[in-house]
Amino acid sequence: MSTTSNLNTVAKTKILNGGPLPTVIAGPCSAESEEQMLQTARELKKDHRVSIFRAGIWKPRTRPGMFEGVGTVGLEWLQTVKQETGLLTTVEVANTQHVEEALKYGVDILWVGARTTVNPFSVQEIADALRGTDIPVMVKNPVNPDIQLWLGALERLNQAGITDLALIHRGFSTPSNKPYRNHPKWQTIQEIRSLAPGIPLLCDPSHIAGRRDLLETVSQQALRLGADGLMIETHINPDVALSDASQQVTPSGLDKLLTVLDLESERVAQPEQLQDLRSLIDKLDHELLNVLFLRADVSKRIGEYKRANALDIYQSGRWQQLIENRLKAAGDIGLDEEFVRAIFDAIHGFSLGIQNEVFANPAVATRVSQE
Ligand SMILES: O=C(O)C(=O)C[C@]1(C(=O)O)C=C[C@@H](O)C=C1
Repeated sequence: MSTTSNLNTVAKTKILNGGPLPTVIAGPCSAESEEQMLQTARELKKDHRVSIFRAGIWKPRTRPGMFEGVGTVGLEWLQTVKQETGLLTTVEVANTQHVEEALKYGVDILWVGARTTVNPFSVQEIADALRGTDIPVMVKNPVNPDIQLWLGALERLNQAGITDLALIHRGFSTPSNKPYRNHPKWQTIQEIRSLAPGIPLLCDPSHIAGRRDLLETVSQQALRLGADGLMIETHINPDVALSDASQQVTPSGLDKLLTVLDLESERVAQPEQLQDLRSLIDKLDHELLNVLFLRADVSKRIGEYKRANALDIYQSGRWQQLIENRLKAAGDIGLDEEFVRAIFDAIHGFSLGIQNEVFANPAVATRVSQE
C-alpha cells in the first residue's frame, strides 16, 4: 500500500533556479579530461537556460572492465569548471567515500543514482555520511518501478537532516522498454508527486530515451506533466564519449533542443488552476465518450454483416492481433500496459454484447443505429 510521505523540506531549494523556467542540468555522462569538462562547460555557460553542470566521476557499470570513471581527479576539474563559469556543480555519489570526497571539493549538489536507490543499505550509508551537512540531494528513481523504495530513499536522507531534496525520473527497467532505454511509465510519476508533495521532480530524458532522437519527445512529455527541470547529458564530442555516447548531445544540440521545447511557453501553457485542469479533464472525457460511441456504432454494423454472412461473433485471430497492436502502441507512448489491456478487454466485451444483441434482435439494433 502507498503511504504519503511526511518530509521536512525547505521552501526555496537550491536545485530549482527560482524563476518561472524549469531548471536545466547539463554536462557529460562521465568526466573524461579537464579539457573535455572545460570545453563543454564553457559552451554550456553561454546558454542562460543551463544553471547546473553535471559530470559522472564514479560510474556504476554493468560489467567490470568498462570505463568506471576518473575518480577524485575529476572533482578537481569540476572545481575549475565552477570557478571559471560560475555554474553550480553536481555529481553522483554511491558510498561514504564518494560523499566525503565530493564535500571536500565543494560540489554544490549531490545525486543518488538509480542503481544505488534500489539498495536501502547504500542509501542509509550515504545519509549517515551526510548527517550535519544539509547539502542538496537529488534522488533518481530505483531501476525497478518501486515507488516506496524511491520514497524510502528520500525519507532516509531527510531523517539524516537533508531538507533540500529533489526527485529525478530516469525511467524504469521493464520487460519491454522499447523504444526507450528505460521505460518512462508516466503514471508512476504522477503517483510519486502525490506521495511526496512539494518535492521538486526533474526528468532525465537521456536515460529514458537512450538515444538522441527521442530526447525531444521525452522532454516535452515530462514538461507537459509539470516536470520542474531536465537533466540532459551533454558532451563536447559525444561520438567519442567513453560512456553512453548515443544518448549525449553537443552543447549546440542542447541549445537546439531547448529552443524547440520552448521552455517558456511550455510552462506558461500549463494550466495552473485546479479549475482549468478539471475543464481539461471534462473536455478529454467528452472526446473519449464520443469515440466510444462511434466505435460501438461500427461494431453494430460489423454485427449486421456477420449475421447476414453467418460469421461467428467472437473472432479470436482478429482480437489477438488487435490487442497486441494496441498494447504496442500504448507502450510506445508510455501508457501502462495493464491499464490499456483492462480498457480494451472492457471495450471488446461491450462490443461482443452489442453484436449478440444484433443477432438476437436485429430490428432493435437497426433502430439504435438510426438514432
Ligand atoms: O473485428 C471484428 O470482427 C469485430 O467485430 C470487432 C471486434 C472489436 O470490437 O474489436 C469485436 C469482436 C471480435 O471478437 C473482434 C473484434
